[in-house]
Amino acid sequence: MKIFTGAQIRELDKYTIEHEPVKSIDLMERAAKSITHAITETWSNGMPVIVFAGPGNNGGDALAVSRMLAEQKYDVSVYLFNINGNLSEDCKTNKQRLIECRAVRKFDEVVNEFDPPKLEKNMLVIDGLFGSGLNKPLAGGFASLVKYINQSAATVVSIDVPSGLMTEDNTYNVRANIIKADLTLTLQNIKLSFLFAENQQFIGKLRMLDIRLSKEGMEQMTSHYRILEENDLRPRLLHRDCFAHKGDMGHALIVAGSYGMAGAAVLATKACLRSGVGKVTVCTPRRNNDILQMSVPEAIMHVDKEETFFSESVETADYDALGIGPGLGMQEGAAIAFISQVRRAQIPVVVDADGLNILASHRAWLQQLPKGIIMTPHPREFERLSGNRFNDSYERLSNARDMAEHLQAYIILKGHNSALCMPDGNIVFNSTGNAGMATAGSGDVLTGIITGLLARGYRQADACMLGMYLHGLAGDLAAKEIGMESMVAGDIIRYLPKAFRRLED
Ligand SMILES: NC(=O)C1=CN([C@@H]2O[C@H](COP(=O)(O)OP(=O)(O)OC[C@H]3O[C@@H](n4cnc5c(N)ncnc54)[C@H](O)[C@@H]3O)[C@@H](O)[C@H]2O)[C@@H](O)CC1
Ligand SMILES: [K+]
Repeated sequence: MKIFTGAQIRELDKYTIEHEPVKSIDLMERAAKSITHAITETWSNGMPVIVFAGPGNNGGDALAVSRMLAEQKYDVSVYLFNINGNLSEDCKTNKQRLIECRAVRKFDEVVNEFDPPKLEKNMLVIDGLFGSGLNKPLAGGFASLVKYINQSAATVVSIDVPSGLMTEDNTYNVRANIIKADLTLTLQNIKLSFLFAENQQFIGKLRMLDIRLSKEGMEQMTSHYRILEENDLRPRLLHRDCFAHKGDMGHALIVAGSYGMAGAAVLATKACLRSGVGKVTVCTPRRNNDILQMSVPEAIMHVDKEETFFSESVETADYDALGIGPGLGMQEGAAIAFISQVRRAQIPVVVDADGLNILASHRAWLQQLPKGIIMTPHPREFERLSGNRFNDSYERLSNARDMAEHLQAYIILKGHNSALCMPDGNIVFNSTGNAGMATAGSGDVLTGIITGLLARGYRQADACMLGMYLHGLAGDLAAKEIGMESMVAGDIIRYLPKAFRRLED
């Protein structure tokens, strides 16, 4: 599914109006009907409704919803904010329709003075102040109103966007002046800012309402942002022919572990083996040999000459992909072996964990990375890697997109909705995964999966998309059966086969 910016949504709106064709006011009526339906489905008409409508089309939606609710015998009071005497055309029409229907208990057009109504626990507030047309942070009277609503115990439903929240960039927004909704009913498509963890407090529960904007228009419009869906991945799956031999299924090399960190190597290797690859060799310091041999008997060992850290890069001619970094440690010897390994690899490479930390402390090496390299940092690892501190997820994501373009790399920013930044500037968000996966070793598992997929023959972009999707899906399947609270990284590996099956079926 594509994600459109506020400006693109306005264009799509126009395209739909011209091509369907449908009058703009009728499109608003359509949107209002589905918003009303979502509300009446959830709350009965015993609940008093207070509507706050702004001067644009978000306010127009709110006025139309007020009329529809009042006609269904809801007790509705409406406040329309027309401070500048400048309502949008459709907002004006809906104001007139609302007055004519005479069904609302109270209609107050606020031009100057505003005496806010009492908001109580059993009330439903409909926030139709601003939507995708917001062009600066809320201030003055609107900011006070937002704070007043947020402090109340009433249930809040936002139309399209919680008022005050920008659809993309909120880096310099004033967070105290954004509505904290219990439910956001967003029109047609999810907005970029809804994908960021720090904005979840504003959105509450999210529902997307299909208002039938032109499908053709959406297909034609290019977008740099996309959310991964199962249907995007199914056609990309490689199938196994019945004469397959382990030698045809790829050979992955995992370079991981230092003394005390054998577990990271175990997890990455096990996950790699579970990702369809024919063979996995793990290169680890001598002291980890017995642990690896016993915990992952399917893997081939390549034991480093050092007891406690990785010290010597491996010839990669016999391998199809390299995953390097989990539990590698940060000794200077390991750092030098790491960069030598990455530089001499003539195969696709995934770098994670200490591999990223090594790069962060030798930032000049970033320029020596091979094109097409895959890096999988979590937010703090990315901060260290980029040498920046970020105010929010949008700033971090923009920086990761720039770095991916500059280095011609694939960067997976891990987290709630992991984001894959590609060398062409496009970004794909993952749609699977859950909070139970925020546990030690979960990243090592992802590294193993992507390395396995690369060795199996997937191109970088496909391996990244499929890898993050399967990783999240395995976590979701695990959470369904064993819950999130006590989930560990090994559980993600245990559910990988079911995740593969789910995609293949
Ligand atoms: N394509 C769609 O998705 C559809 C969208 N509709 C609605 O239309 C909305 C967008 O409407 P608009 O483009 O009119 O935009 P909004 O209604 O979000 O706001 C625009 C108005 O707010 C003012 N404004 C912007 N920032 C402000 C600020 N910081 N302080 C004070 N005033 C500010 C503008 O000057 C303008 O008057 C959507 O959010 C949605 O609710 C629906 O009506 C139907 C179809
Ligand atoms: K709103």
